[in-house]
Amino acid sequence: MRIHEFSKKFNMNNKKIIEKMNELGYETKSHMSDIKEEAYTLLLEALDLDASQEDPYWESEYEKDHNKSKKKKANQKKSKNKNAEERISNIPVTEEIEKENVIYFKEDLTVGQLAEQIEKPASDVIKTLMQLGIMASINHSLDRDTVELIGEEAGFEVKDEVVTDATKFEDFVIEDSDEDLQERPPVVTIMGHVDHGKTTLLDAIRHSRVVNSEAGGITQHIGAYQVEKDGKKITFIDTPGHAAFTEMRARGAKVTDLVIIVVAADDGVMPQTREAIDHAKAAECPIIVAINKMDKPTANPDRVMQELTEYNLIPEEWGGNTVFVKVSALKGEGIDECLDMINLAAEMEELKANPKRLASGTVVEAKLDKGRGTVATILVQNGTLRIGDAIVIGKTYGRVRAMANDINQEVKEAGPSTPVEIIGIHEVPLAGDPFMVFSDDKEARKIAEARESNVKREEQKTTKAVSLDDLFAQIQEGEIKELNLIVKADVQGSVEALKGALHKIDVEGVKVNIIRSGAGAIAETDVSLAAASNAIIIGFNVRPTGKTRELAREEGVEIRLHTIIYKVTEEIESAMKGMLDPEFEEKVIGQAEVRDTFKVSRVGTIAGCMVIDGKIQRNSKVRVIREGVIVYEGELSTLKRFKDDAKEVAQGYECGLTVENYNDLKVGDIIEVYIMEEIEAK
Ligand SMILES: Nc1nc2c(ncn2[C@@H]2O[C@H](COP(=O)(O)OP(=O)(O)OP(=O)(O)O)[C@@H](O)[C@H]2O)c(=O)[nH]1
Repeated sequence: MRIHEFSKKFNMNNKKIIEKMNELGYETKSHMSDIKEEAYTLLLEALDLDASQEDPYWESEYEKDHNKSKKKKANQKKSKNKNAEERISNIPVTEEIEKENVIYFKEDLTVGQLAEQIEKPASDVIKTLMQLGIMASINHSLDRDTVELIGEEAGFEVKDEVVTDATKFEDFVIEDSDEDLQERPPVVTIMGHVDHGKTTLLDAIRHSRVVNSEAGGITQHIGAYQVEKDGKKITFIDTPGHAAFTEMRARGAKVTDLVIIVVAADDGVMPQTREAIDHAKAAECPIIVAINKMDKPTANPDRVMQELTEYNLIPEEWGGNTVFVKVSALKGEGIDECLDMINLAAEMEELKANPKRLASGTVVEAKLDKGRGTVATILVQNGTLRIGDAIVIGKTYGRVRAMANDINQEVKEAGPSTPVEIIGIHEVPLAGDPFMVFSDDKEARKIAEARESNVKREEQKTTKAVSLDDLFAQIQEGEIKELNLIVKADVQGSVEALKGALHKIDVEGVKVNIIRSGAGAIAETDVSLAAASNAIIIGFNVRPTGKTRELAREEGVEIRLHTIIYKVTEEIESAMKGMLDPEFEEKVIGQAEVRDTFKVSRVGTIAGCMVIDGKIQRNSKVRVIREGVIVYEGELSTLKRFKDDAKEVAQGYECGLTVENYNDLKVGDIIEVYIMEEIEAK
């Protein structure tokens, strides 16, 4: 019997059973694990159950205990957090609101305001002040020391008033008390390699069981949809592939709870499968693997499973804890099981939200519609969205005039994890923009305007990439606790050596996290993963292609290139410790492509080149790059235009060159020319 079956039988939670199994010494991690006969008996004993029991005594006792501590926690939280809606509607608001015995100090706190806080007449405070030798009127403002003296007298503690800026509602986390939290549907994204069947699977799922499809709705593409299985809803993001997923993450949005990686059984793990796995792992999303195209005679699911073990995605039957489902999206086979697995995985995640508060969430997609104005699909992540709500989305705002679900039915409200298409906002927001409902129009407008005016700052903040130069500052400010790195090298051996060396870096409070590694040139996909995960790319004996470099510049992704392992670790470690102080920086000044080669006995190999970028300059350093990999590094020996020596040759012109001590130049090689420039002391 599997754990989830056991939990169903005894009406228990999978997690508790797994915990108990672990206590009993079984290494069980997943609800899919088998409970062997001996373990079953031990488990019954440990849980004080007998096989015929349906509603076990242990469960209720456990729950009682559990609930007791939950309630206690909730009460503690309650006293700390003002009611969410109240807080949102009073902006700026004061954080901590334990009424008794705390004075909230702010600049310009007057005698009158202080008296109010300690619930005494102002005249009493004035009298106390006189005793302290301070003559003050009711409107007199007080400094912190004086307030502390009065606080001491009156038995009050002084704390600084914390003003929360609602324009930054991405950071505006309001904790819900446990008793308000209710289970919410999981939000699922499907990713995988081209043509492995993402779209077909999304369609198969949608057509198999659209919520209320019998009510006559016609499915429409709004960017997300919901289905129901065994009374439980599941929300799917309807843009297959990781482009949308990455874009949203790069904007700071966390929408997806679970990722399904689709792998075609007849094709196996392909480059985009690996990318999808990297993205899901970097986002810390649990993964379910759907082996698709099982109907094909050439289907070989074992091979897929074998290949995925390399990424630590190991099926239960092989002792791992990744859920695999075999499907044929085309024939609609295995879809039910796939949905069951999603529901089980979601149960493990204990996804909850508070439907009782004002809604907040993320834009999935948005467009300008000729007839209806701005139309946005938004995913409610917490709270309930209602028609008429005043809403701030990204930098724009509006009032929800109408809402429709994914089968084009008008709805009046939408709870957690529900995607809806709304109209009534002024401008078109971007996918990944956060939204939040406020208590009235005026306030929404005020906040949207404030957000608009600090748009630059906000944007810088959400897209702020990590750079080695300010890494230390970011560590110090507590902005970074993990340094995400992508490691690309010429051969797998170097990759492993680098990974080993980087993992050894030990700087207090910061963990090095390698989110992708591999042999080969630095590609655009590496840059987009880095942008989404705030990672730095390390290239070891490899280069980015021209386009990749451009993308990295646009995205603000830092690429560090090295040829010596200890230099890599030294650099990262120094940056983490705030000791990065390079005196020289390499500056690439141009690139030339080898179009022809000539062997001249006394000179060696002369390359006939076309300067394709920047300029080539005499006395500079060069790298010879072949298919993205550095094959040689050294000095430029001679540079000629026709027969004459040249000082420099600009882009678009031909030249002849030789590289010192290197005669193996080949047609198609890229000669990268760089100089070392002294960096101004900071
Ligand atoms: N035999 C078989 N073919 C399938 C199955 N699922 C998808 N296909 C076919 O595989 C091809 C690609 O399917 P898509 O769903 O478009 O794949 P995708 O992953 O969305 O592809 P991109 O959108 O290009 O990334 C189509 O011709 C589908 O009909 C399946 O279960 N069995």
